[in-house]
Amino acid sequence: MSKVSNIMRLALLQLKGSKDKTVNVQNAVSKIEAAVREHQPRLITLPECFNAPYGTKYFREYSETIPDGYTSQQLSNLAKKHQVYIVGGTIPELGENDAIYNTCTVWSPSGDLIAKHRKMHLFDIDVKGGIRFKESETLSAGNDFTTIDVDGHKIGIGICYDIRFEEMARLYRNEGCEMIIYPAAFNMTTGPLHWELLQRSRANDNQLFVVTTSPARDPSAEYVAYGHSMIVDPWAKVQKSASDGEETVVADIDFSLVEQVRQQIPVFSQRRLDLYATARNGQ
Ligand SMILES: O=C(O)CCC(=O)C(=O)O
Repeated sequence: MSKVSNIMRLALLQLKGSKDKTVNVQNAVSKIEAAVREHQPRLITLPECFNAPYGTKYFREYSETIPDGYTSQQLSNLAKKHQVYIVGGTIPELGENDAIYNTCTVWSPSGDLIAKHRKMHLFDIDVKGGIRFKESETLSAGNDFTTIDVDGHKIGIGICYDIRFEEMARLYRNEGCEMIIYPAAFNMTTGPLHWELLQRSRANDNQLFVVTTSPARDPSAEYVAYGHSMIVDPWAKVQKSASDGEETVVADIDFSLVEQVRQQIPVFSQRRLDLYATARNGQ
């Protein structure tokens, strides 16, 4: 598709979560309605696991099939009603053979499901004195890369822990992406250390926009999300970020920055692939 415009308005909805799925989804619905009314965005993003508490013991209970489940239907209706793209954060998905995935759905302005990304790298870590989490206790990993086209701009989709794997972001850049969107829920151990660093690293390495959307921080929750949903531009500069509470971040993306950076610092054409691809680069 040819580029309709180089400017695209985004609204990132950093939402409060709870143990009540209907309340969570209806909160997303009302925040989407408000963002449309007040800001007319072209694309709206939601947080990771926005309709459920984030925890391995909850994923199965809250899981839904896609696209006929309750949450999917709400997002589809809203996208169509307001003629917007919705990158629907993630929800626990009930997939084939009873497997559960952490899945991002993307809805077009006609209400169609145009992409479904299942988290590829499961969040299994054990930081002594910090946080232990093992998504693989209940989730299966997705095996597919996901890109969408919005008004001629190619956008890659990843989910939270996926951001740590620079190979994935590189692959999206090589496929022509100008932005990567990661619904995400970092925590109070890795968030302060790595949240901004990883986003600026992926943006800098690949000279594209990086967009994250986190749940709001709730200190009384079992899993305390870091917040600070963010847009980083292709110069690796933080264009806009949220604090830690419930908040809507609105920004106009100028995609011409992508070409500007790539021309002025042309690292991709300067890479010495002839040298890297040697036995010394083996794992
Ligand atoms: O990578 C991290 O530190 C956090 C990842 C995470 O919270 C997730 O994948 O849900």
